[in-house]
Amino acid sequence: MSAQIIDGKAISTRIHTEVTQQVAARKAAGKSTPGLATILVGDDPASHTYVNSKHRACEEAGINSFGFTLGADTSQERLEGLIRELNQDERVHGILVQSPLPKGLDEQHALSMLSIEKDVDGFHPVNIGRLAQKGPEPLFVSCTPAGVMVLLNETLSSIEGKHAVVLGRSNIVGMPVALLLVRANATVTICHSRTQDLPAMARQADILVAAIGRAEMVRGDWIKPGATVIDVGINHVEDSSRKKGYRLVGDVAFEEASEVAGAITPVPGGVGPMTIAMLLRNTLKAAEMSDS
Ligand SMILES: Nc1nc2c(c(=O)[nH]1)N[C@@H](CN(C=O)c1ccc(C(=O)N[C@@H](CCC(=O)O)C(=O)O)cc1)CN2
Repeated sequence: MSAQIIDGKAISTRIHTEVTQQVAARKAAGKSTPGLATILVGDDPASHTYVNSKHRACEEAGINSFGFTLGADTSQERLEGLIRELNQDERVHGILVQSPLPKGLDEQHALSMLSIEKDVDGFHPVNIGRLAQKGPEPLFVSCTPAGVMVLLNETLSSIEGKHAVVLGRSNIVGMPVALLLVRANATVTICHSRTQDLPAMARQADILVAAIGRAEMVRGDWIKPGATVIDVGINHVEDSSRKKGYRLVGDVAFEEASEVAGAITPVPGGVGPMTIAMLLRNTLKAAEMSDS
């Protein structure tokens, strides 16, 4: 193995510490305690785990958190009614709707009901739209894409002029990452399920971002020697030798890719931990914006 391992766990821990110090400083200055409201609908076990982790991280950082758990049969009206209430609640600076929502609920419509000043996940159509154009900046950038950019900036001396290939075009990751890379003056290619000869496209990348949701699809021979590889995938693969019965792997075949890449994120411990670190940072920013 020759690649530098990009340690998302260590970088996210540093960000947690920075946020914790800044929250303590604002409380000492008599300012409001940042508050995050989470909305979790349904029974998806992974979503419950992620939301619990968000509350734990808030507690450790001195941020108030308010959890709202709704049944899988919740109506669109009930969900949007709650969002309207939280938009008005002065204790709440940031609101997030855990994704995915159960089938039958219109996630995009629900997200469009969020106050953009409280959209700490950066999923409101206005915040996403602002990423795509010159003019007013987005108030918040979604957490995983923002985390990807932090990892790249920590690893590379410059992104400008590099050829970045993004595998995947989801609203949550692929599209916003591609837009952020364009803003950082990379030359960006977005690939998706209809792209022809994916390996050949990937091999052109100085920066390869894999966000396709297919376990270990990106092989070692897809990677340009020396490239920086950011693996956003979190896939559960059956493994009877583990206590849990599964192990986590990314979208990239890590061992093979490490032989070729210049730098690479592991799974777990790469992009994943950055998501919650960026959420804390966004929640603090939301509180700071409400000061003025
Ligand atoms: N409203 C949102 N929904 C979802 C988001 C989001 O940012 N906002 N992202 C994902 C899930 N997610 C947070 O919500 C998340 C995913 C992964 C991790 C993480 O730390 N992963 C670890 C492994 C954890 C494990 O052992 O299972 C890692 O990769 O090292 C944190 C948060 C979808 N929904």
